[in-house]
Amino acid sequence: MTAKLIDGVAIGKELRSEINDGVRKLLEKGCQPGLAVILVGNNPASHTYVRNKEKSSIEVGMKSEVIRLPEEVTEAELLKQIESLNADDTIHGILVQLPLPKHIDEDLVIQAIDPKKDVDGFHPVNVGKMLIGQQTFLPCTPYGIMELLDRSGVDIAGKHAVVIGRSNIVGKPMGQLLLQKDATVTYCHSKTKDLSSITKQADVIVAAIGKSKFITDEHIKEGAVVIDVGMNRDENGKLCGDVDTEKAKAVAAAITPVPGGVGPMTITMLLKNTLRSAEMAVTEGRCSKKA
Ligand SMILES: Nc1nc(=O)c2c([nH]1)NC[C@@H]1CN(c3ccc(C(=O)N[C@@H](CCC(=O)O)C(=O)O)cc3)C=[N+]21
Repeated sequence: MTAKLIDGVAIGKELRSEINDGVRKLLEKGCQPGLAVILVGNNPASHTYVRNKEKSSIEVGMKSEVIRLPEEVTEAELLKQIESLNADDTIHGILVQLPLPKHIDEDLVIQAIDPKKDVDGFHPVNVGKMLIGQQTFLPCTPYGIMELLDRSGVDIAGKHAVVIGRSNIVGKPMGQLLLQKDATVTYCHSKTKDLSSITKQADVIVAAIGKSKFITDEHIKEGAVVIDVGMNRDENGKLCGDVDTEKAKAVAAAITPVPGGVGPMTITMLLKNTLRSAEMAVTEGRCSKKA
């Protein structure tokens, strides 16, 4: 078998064109969706991601505001920035790029964001809503993966999905979203014993481990769907995932590449959440006329 590649660039593009339609409808009502991104410090990878977010939001017709703060910014100053964005009627989505410098309490910062503008879906109120299946902002990476599966015709109901990784932003919510679509979900993590004996039972594998090319053909059942959330550099400095794609291709039915798989969907779902936030603001009469 040679696996079909699930094209996150193409699916993301299709979705962003739908988002652009939504933005145009709001513009006719006098509201331009606005996304604010706060970037603290000089992490070069973060700068690249933030530039991509800025570019994509402008492409779909949104207002983009990037606030760059120095590494030494105090927690109090950062919280003040968030307060002012919470009160700003031209801003519908607020994202604070993680990780933050060590002297800043990430939990405190996330909790300072108005849940109605938390387009990352990281606020505890939104995490709780997600867990009980209420309408809310879903975290962008797992949300994007659900869209990828759906738009590639992968049916989840009754399937065994194995999620490797248990972070608050990817692994944990990923398992919940799969469960809501009636998958049988197993979580694996760094303390899991005999990983491959579990992953070999999976119809769908989501790898969010953070180790280059960790998952190989040895971990994969013939015909499984493999989703690679990894963003690593290999020994030559080249971007690579958590899955050894070349080896995995020989057994999997479908696989997401890195780059060009999950990453572009993450940004797309951020825009989708921002659009929805602006739509709710219009309904509630909270959107300022566009400048
Ligand atoms: N509050 C917050 N929200 C985030 O969503 C968030 C964050 N902090 N911190 C960092 C991670 C990482 N992240 C990525 C998004 C897109 C790509 C992406 O588009 N990747 C391209 C490749 C990009 C390249 O070439 O470097 C791809 O996979 O094709 C990657 C990584 C969002 N994050």
